[in-house]
Amino acid sequence: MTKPEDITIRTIDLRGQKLTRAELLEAMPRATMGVGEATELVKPILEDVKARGAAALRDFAEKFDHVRPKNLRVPREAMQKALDNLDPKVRAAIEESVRRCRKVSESQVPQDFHTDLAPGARVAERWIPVQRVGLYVPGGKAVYPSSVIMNTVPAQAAGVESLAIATPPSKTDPDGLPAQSILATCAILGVDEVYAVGGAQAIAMFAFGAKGSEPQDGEILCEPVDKITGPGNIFVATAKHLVAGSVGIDAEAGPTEIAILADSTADPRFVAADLIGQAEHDELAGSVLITDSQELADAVRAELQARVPRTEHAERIQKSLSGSQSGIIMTDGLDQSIDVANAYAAEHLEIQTADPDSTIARIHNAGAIFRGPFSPVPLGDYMSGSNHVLPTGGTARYASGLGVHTFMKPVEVIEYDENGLKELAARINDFAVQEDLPGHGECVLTRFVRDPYDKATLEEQEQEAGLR
Ligand SMILES: NC(=O)c1ccc[n+]([C@@H]2O[C@H](COP(=O)([O-])OP(=O)(O)OC[C@H]3O[C@@H](n4cnc5c(N)ncnc54)[C@H](O)[C@@H]3O)[C@@H](O)[C@H]2O)c1
Ligand SMILES: N[C@H](CO)Cc1c[nH]c[nH+]1
Ligand SMILES: [Zn+2]
Repeated sequence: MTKPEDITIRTIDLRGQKLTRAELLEAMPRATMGVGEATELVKPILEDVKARGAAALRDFAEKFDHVRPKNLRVPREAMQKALDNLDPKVRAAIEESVRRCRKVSESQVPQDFHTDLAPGARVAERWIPVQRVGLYVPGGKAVYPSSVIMNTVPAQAAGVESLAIATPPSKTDPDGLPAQSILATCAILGVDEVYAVGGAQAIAMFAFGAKGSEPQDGEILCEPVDKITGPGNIFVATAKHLVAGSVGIDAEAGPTEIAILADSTADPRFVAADLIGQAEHDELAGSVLITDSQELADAVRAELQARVPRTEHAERIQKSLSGSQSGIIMTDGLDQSIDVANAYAAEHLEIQTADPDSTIARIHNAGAIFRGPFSPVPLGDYMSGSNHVLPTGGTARYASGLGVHTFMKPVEVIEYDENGLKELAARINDFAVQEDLPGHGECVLTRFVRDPYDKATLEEQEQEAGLR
């Protein structure tokens, strides 16, 4: 039983300190187990799946998920059955979430466009969907049908041709099928390539493909994908980090974080509940309050002590609040609070200040920003219409959350005609010669002069052809 006195969260007191950028980044609360630390654990899993395919996937399921799935590829009938048995209240919640996410996703689809630079000289931009994607849906400590929605709906809006989902097998299912609510959500969204494979091994399967090992797998269980997206624990995030380069990834969407930038006007009950809410995900989840108000900090601490023991996952929450990745950061004022929020680069940043808009205008780094007391993170987790797959571990300094853009690539199409090229031919050649790549210039000149290799007469030829 967790008791109020067990609930500890450290204070990081930055008041009166003038920190350099490096010192400020160093002072941020981070987990002791990050991608760097997990790498040595994850590498052998990736190598084994690459070498042994489905046989390794079954062995890892047995080791980490405590079940040996009969069918690694979930039969279509299992998904329909899960949907038939779904509680109507849960189905209504899923459908509302899908509706809002789809509306936002459809409005995010970028338009093709072109720029005319001169007659016969056009550069167009085409947005092309990624062809085949692997979507990871977590399912260890909790089950995440919401992550099926957050991954799949933007991929569908982008026009992805082939999409597969991987999610851990459930140890309570005798055949090792994934959680029923996840399968039902796949059925609602019309996804029929679903694998009962979790963790780093799922990421390896998507990156390298996997050959079958049992007759029901077929010769090839899973073809490799072009890009892997989706959230997961530290093993999943590390595996994505390690395969990036062989395949695309979205962001390192690892253990959840919340930072709340609050001043004395914030309600400590809301702040405490929101810190607890995200701490519930994982012992490695981070909950951070950034404030210049000692009164608020004290009141939030008291609220945490009163609330945590009363919630179901008290023990997990107590661990994540007391971990090195959580804390109450005390600042001298709003300016320093904003500097801290930008240095921490939270996955979720709630703004609970007197004037949230002027605060938000100064935020550079966050996966998603939740404005004011009535936009709490779980609204975004489930059905605000925004996406809950977001960068963690400070990667929001350069990475962004999942969206339609994750599943599309802008490709420039160069459309010059003879006149458009002629106007630039001599200049291109001058540039190429300067770079000691005369063959480049000769490609262009050959279209307009008799003998681009005869350098003695080249200038004359260029003049004759009207290039100079
Ligand atoms: N950043 C985001 O956008 C976002 C969104 C939702 C959830 N999350 C995070 O996703 C995570 C979900 O974690 P989860 O554990 O519930 O589910 P998960 O599916 O991510 O992980 C479960 C898998 O981890 C593997 N695993 C467990 N212990 C292992 C070990 N010791 N070594 C190697 N592999 C091991 C197993 O294969 C298991 O199938 C949480 O950390 C949550 O905070 C993040
Ligand atoms: N807060 C998580 C990371 O963004 C997403 C989630 C799903 N279900 C509940 N929460
Ligand atoms: Zn959440």
